Amino acid sequence: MIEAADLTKEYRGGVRAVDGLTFTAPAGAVTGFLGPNGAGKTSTMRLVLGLDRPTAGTALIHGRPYRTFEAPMRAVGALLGTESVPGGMTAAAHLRWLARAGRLPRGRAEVVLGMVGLGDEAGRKVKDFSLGMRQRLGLAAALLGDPGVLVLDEPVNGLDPEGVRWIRTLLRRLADEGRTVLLSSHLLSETAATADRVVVIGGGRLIAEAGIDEVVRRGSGPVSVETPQAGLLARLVAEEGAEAEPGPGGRVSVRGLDARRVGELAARHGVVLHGLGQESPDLEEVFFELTRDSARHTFASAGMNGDRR
Ligand SMILES: Nc1ncnc2c1ncn2[C@@H]1O[C@H](COP(=O)(O)OP(=O)(O)OP(=O)(O)O)[C@@H](O)[C@H]1O
Repeated sequence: MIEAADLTKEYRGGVRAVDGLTFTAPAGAVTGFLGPNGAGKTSTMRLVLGLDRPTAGTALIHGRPYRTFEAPMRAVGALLGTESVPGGMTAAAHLRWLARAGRLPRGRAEVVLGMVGLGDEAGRKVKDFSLGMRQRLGLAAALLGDPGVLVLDEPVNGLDPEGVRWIRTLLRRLADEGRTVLLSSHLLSETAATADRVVVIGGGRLIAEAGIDEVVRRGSGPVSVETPQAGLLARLVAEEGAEAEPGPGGRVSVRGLDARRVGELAARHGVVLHGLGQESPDLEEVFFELTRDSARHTFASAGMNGDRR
């Protein structure tokens, strides 16, 4: 389990990247960690991993700060970017080197290469790897110590559709085994397919912490209607104070009334319906709505403080 309590990070120059943030990533679940660019996701993950010290508050893993673990690689696996892998090394040599540094059994390198689908590339130099292969290698490094907690910053970056499906299945399995998975992303649609719950932040602050179903429900999509009397239906919908947007082929998209009320309204006025259904929500729209105000704030303060890092 990961627990952040009143976690705050103010960088030199006064940027408050994380601002009194409290959330939990429980064991046995994939927790999506979401926020627009600059929301403070990476900063939070760095605090959880003991790479930076918080200005205030705490970030605990299994009730302890990361720095107090004697064998941290066995407790926590992290993927924070792939730049640090030396290109001249082979994938296997890199992982063996990491295993030695973490006092892990040498054979783990081959095991994790197999787990991430790089078994056949073990002898290839990392500089010849594609971005997607580097992501897989980074994940292999995170899994090296067979840790109970995984902290992954945008692990889907650079993966092709097959890779995206693969990582979803892998993360699901790891969570089902009882591990804690914290997974950052700036796309709700991408996270919804993998995560059980989400922690949404903006401007360093908590915006929402909820089950993914709850977040998705908040953004129920429009009702799609097919009728030969589109004009009449649109007028009736408008009279109810809702919005109707006519489309091609007698289709009307209705916002502000659910499918049942649209059906009843049509029946009351003898409007013939050829189709009626609730469209699935546009998750990025939900995300945008949730984070809109904080994004404005973040962009304003980023502008005042110049370049990042
Ligand atoms: N080392 C640093 N020094 C000063 N400011 C920093 C530093 N690292 C990050 N920031 C600032 O802190 C804020 C949060 O950045 P952070 O990288 O944590 O956000 P993020 O949610 O991970 O964004 P992205 O999705 O773009 O990676 C930004 O305003 C950024 O410019």
